[in-house]
Amino acid sequence: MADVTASDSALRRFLHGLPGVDAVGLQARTATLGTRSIKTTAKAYAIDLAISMIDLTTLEGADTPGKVRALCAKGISPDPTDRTTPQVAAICVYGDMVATAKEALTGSGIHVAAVATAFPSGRASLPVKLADTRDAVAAGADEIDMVIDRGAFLSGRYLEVFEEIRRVKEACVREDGSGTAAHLKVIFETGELQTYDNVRRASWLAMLAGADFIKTSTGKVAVNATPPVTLVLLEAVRDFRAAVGVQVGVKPAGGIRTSKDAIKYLVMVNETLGDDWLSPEWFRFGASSLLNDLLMQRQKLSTGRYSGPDYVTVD
Ligand SMILES: O=C[C@H](O)COP(=O)(O)O
Repeated sequence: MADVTASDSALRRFLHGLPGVDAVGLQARTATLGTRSIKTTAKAYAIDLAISMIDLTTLEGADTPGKVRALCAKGISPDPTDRTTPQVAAICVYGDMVATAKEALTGSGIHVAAVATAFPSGRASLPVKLADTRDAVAAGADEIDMVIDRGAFLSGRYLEVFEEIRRVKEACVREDGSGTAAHLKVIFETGELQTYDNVRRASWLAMLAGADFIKTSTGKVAVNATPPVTLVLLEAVRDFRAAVGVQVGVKPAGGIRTSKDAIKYLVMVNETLGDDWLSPEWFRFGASSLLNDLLMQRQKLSTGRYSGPDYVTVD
């Protein structure tokens, strides 16, 4: 593929030359996928897979080290009465909580993800955003969830957004001489991008700039992850791999609360991308309370009855 990022105009031409999203077809496809019936064994498998794909999240101004430690304990052992329950993929926190989470997760293999770049608004200067990123990486973050500047994107300043992502990706490299880097997830805040075409453009823009994952939402606006928007992301990573040979992960986030919804998303991944993306390495759910419902459904499958929500709710 030619270098479409060489200039503002080349990038604009490329992004506006992407095929338009057929909104009606997109919504019809997600509605059909949502009606697939999942049998009991497949459901048990899907529930465990969904648990293993969760970025268990707390992003509140009132977060405390105690709350983050409790969340980490829950991520390591989601159901202490059933040791066969998988652990989650990552704990997602604000940057100042990274060290606390890192310590609480020692030896577990669970990653620490930190939101950065003036989350959730994305409104700060580039030096502040880079410092925010470096700070979280230095504290031990394995993954950085950056949010794009929607104002710049919606004004058509694509190269500026591209450069910002590229610079944040550079800031993900650890300065300890190891040469390793935190994985970069790029959040679009799709609820503010107005059209599916914009979501497709943002996806390609972020992938061209080096995103390891593309992510729908912060969880902080009125409209967060939806199946149609997530399908746009899934199609984008499929097409990007076909064109460029690089595989990028997908993370729907915000408002995903039920097992039923999580399973619909997994069906969508399976039918759009197949096995290659069906692992925590390539697909995540950003969610604060989904885990509780997955645990309740898991217990229902193994015991035939529901435990009360109090049994699983510690967050
Ligand atoms: O990235 C994750 C979201 O902030 C979590 O949103 P939620 O609280 O709606 O699950």
